[in-house]
Amino acid sequence: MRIDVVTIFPGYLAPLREALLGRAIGSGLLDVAVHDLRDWTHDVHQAVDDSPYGGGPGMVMRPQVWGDALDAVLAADERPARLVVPTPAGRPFTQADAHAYAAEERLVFACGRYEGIDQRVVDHYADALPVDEISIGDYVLVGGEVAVLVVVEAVARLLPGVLGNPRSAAEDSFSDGLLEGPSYTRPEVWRDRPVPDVLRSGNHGAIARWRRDRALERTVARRPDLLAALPPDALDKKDRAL
Ligand SMILES: Oc1ccccc1-c1ccno1
Repeated sequence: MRIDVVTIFPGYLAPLREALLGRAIGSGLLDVAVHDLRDWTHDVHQAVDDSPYGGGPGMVMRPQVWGDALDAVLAADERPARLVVPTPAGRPFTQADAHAYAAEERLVFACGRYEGIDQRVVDHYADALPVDEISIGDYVLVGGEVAVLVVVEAVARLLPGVLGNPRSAAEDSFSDGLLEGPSYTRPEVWRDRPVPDVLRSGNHGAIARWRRDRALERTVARRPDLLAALPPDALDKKDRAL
């Protein structure tokens, strides 16, 4: 997979080259290119934004600069790409999206700042390739770079060979529609708090049931919306008895 990121702060994307993602890049599982949007400005001030039509606070990122940048970046590789634009007004990014993006040959991320990117940029490219405006949560950031770090990590960890143990991704939170339950490791007792006995019993059936029950309890308590979204046959009789 190739990932391109266009931003006015390339340094914000440096963490992509650390740890797990850095190893994925080093081993050729992932190819990441970060581009400075200002490379496509032509004025002495390297202006990337301007005042909003209709008035209002803040500045809007100029379509000409983004058009020149995205034309150049998209033309740099013949693989079909999906353009992803993080924005607080976007559709919520989910684990299902991460799996879908992990199947793409190429992702191009446009990092907006200020009041966002002139809408005509998204409208223009949507005529030529898939374009997603996505949000990573109901809060407002200063720019899209942090959202790109989140999305790239969620996607890259699903690529074959990136995670040491492929079972980790298969047993993620959300993989069965529920939140993951609690986890424990040594010591057996820590500050007078013991590990639940069942986890040390060696009874794999009881352990699986206990873990499922804890995942259901946590999902009911923290994310009832996930339960409501489950398909009718997702919960068995024991689940419903909880
Ligand atoms: O708040 C933002 C500002 C710019 C680009 C993206 C965001 C955002 C907020 C939540 N998800 O994305």
